[in-house]
Amino acid sequence: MKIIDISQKLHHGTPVWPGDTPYSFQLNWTKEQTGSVNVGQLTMSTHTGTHIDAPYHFDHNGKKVADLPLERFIGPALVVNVSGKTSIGAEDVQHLDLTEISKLLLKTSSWENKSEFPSEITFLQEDLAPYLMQQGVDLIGVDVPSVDPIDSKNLPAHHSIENSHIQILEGIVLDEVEEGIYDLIALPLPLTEADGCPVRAILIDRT
Ligand SMILES: Nc1ccccc1C(=O)C[C@H](N)C(=O)O
Ligand SMILES: [Zn+2]
Ligand SMILES: [Zn+2]
Repeated sequence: MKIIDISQKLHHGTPVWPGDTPYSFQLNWTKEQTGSVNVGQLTMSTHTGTHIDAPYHFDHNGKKVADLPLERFIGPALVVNVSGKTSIGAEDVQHLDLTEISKLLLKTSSWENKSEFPSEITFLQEDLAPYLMQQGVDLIGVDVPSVDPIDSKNLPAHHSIENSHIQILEGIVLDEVEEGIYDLIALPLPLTEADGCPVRAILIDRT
């Protein structure tokens, strides 16, 4: 079985949303201190690196991470190259055969330098999610930190995706991934209060 890791590595310096809590790992106890083990402590924004958004992120009444059905995070995925576009709407994916596909992963290639937070990204249009819902898609993945423009406040794409009962997966790494069908696994931790959660996102190559 060939596994392709499409997760960003987490390290001090992993870029986060401007002003948001940076990623940090530190040893809380050392083996010398405990006499037996090293024990670490993690601090980070829930939107660090490759992560999922729970509807609570942008909707006070929305579901939190632990409430999301796990079926959303596992299943047949199509990786499609949509690079070179300012935004992606229904017309950009109309030619795709989505039978047997439940996850659509968009390779926008609009975040080039992954060591810095991007100032401009390819974003999703409001008509994309309703169309994909009709086609049976239940997760949209993007290789950028947001499905809306970075400076958006009303987040039309986030809301249209939630209204279409589709899961948002952000910050996947598709640079080395060929277009085609894979099986995606991108499970969040069962965080009961959280608005988002980093995930280990992998593609299983069927060939
Ligand atoms: N972490 C933030 C801090 C401040 C303002 C926005 C964000 C976001 O995360 C928004 C983005 N749409 C996201 O879901 O990743
Ligand atoms: Zn997010
Ligand atoms: Zn988001």
